[in-house]
Parts: sequence; C-alpha cells; structure tokens
Amino acid sequence: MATVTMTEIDTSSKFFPEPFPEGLPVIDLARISLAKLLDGDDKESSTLFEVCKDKGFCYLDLRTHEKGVRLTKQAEQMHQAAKKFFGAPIEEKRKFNTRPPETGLLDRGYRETGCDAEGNPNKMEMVNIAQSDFFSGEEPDYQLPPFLAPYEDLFKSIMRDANEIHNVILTILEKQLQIQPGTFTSIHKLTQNSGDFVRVLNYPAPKDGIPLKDPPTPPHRDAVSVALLFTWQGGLQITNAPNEYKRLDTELDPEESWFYVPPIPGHVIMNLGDAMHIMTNGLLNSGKHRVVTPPGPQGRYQRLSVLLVARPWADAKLRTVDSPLVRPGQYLDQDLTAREWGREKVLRIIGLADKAKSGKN
Ligand SMILES: O=C(O)CCC(=O)C(=O)O
Ligand SMILES: [Fe+2]
Repeated sequence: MATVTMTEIDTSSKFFPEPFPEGLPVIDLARISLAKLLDGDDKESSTLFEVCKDKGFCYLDLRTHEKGVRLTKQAEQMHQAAKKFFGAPIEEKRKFNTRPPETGLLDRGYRETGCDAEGNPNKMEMVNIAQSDFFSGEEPDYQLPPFLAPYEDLFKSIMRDANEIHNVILTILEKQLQIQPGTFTSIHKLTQNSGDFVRVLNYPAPKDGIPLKDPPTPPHRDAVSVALLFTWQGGLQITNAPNEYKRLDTELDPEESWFYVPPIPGHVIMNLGDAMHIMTNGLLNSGKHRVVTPPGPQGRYQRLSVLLVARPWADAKLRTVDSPLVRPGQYLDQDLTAREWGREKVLRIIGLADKAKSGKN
C-alpha cells in the first residue's frame, strides 16, 4: 500500500479560510482509519460498530489509503466546481427541477431555502445529482443542465468511489451484526435505483456578518443508510439530547445540547441514517444533526459541503435483519419498501404531507 502524506491533502486557506475558534463546545468523535478497515483490522471494525450503536457519527481518516486520498481529492475538486456552479444565475439554477417526492426523494435538482430582497439565496442552497441518472440504466438519455454539465465526469467518478466506501462500512456492519454476508451490500449497489446522490450545499456568508438566528439546515436525521460529508468550515452540530428516533426530527433540543463537529483535514465525517436504524430495530443510531452559521471569523466565508449518500435499493423491504444482537420485532408499523418509506419521510420533511392529503399537492 502506498504511504500517503498529509502534503497531498490541501490544508491551505483555499479550503480552510480560518481556523476553528477555540473554546466552543466540540464533540470528541472517534477517528477511524479507512486503511485499517480495508485491512480487516478487528479492533478498528469493532470501534466502528460501537460508534454506530452510540452517536452514529465518526470521522473516517482517509489519509493513509489511496482510495481515501482519491475520494478527498475529488471532494476538493467538487468544492472548486461548486464555487463556480453556484455562481450561475438563479433562474438557471431553478430550472434544474427536483423530482416529485414519489420518485425522487430529494436526490435530483436544485433547492434554495431563503432569498434576500434581490432574490439571491441567503440561507442555504443545494444541488443534488442523482446516481440513478447515470448508473441504473433507467434514464440513458439523461442530461445535466448546462451549469452542471461540465462536471459530469467528476460527479460520476465521486459517486462510484463513494459507493465503494459505503459498502466497506456496510460489509463491516454485516460482520459485526453476524448476519448473512450481502444482507446490506446486495441492496446498496451502484447500479440499483436507490435514490443515492451527491449533494453539494452552499451556505452564503451572512452579508451583515451576523450569524443566522435559525440554523440554515434545521435539525434532522438523514433518510439514508450511510452518509459521507466533506466540509471545510465549522457549522455542523450533533446533539447529545436523548436521541429517540420516534420523536419528530424537528422537535427542539435545548441549545446547550448541541456540539460542533469541526472539519479535520484528510477526514470525512461519516454518519448512519434512518435506514440502518430501522433495519436493526433501533440498535444502530441515525444521529440527529443540524448546521448553523460557521462560528467566529469562519462566518465571514461561504460554507460549502459535499455529501455522498447510500440508500437501500428502492424496492427493498425495510425489515429487521436476522441478527443475534438485534431484538426481534419490526420497527416500522407497516412492511414498507425503501421507496415507500422514503417518500413518506420526505413528504413529512418538506411539509407537503398535509397538502397531499387534502388533494392540493
Ligand atoms: O451541509 C452540511 O454540512 C450538512 C448537510 C446535511 O446534513 C444534509 O443535507 O442532510
Ligand atoms: Fe443531514
């Protein structure tokens, strides 16, 4: 295995404009080595399992394996690309439509969550590139809109490489849970229609320099199996408030229960999502998180992040796995496929559920 040095990871101000300020509440998350996981290191694998049962969040150290460094370099390229493509005129960005939640689960299209008086996004905007547009064979003629088309090869290669790492994690979770090999990996293939995506998020720096009162990404849990998050600015927070999944995601946790997860160069932030929580009947944790304006001087700069997620194949039933460590019983009241469950969750998140019920959708 080639030894990789830190010099290959760009720690310059191009990516990290200001250091993370001292003295803020920071969570001490485990740092797990991708190289060791790929080497089959038992201790590292069981630490990963512990983390997944506890906070559902950790750092994955990508520096010492070529697959990790390659993913980091691609994330850096995405960051640079994002600086350009978010600069496209708002009308052009808005033409990149999201899919109806029945099919898309926020895996494709542009969304913004707030604009200033001139109509420019001032809270958060995101671009979602759907994996199924390129790998599932379902939409062979699909074309990205002009402001994104130049980056198609990058989108495809980062999704391909991320899927490999998602499956490294899923394979370890299968072993740790003592379940049939393939239980998870057979429903997380690159070529399956699953709603996987790469999401690029842009949080413009507040013009008046004052941090936003409401978190630009409100508290939520991800409707995914595994998420990998690259970010170069602080702002992501997780809560240590009781993390009982069946409470509404949006239920308010006290301010003092939120802790920053600062970016660490050469590391990606890994978290599990709801699908893993459901399939293990609550054993694995889907960590609740939110994003606030980057703290201190970091808040003067636009914050970008690159999120790479794996979701179960849309037709897979979200049933409890047959593990000696998992209590029997079904988590969901109904026997839902990943598509049906995801649709319900997305409708709830974007607040359309009531409108849909009254026929106004
Ligand atoms: O922007 C970030 O750092 C996190 C975004 C996030 O949590 C999400 O899109 O689910
Ligand atoms: Fe999230």
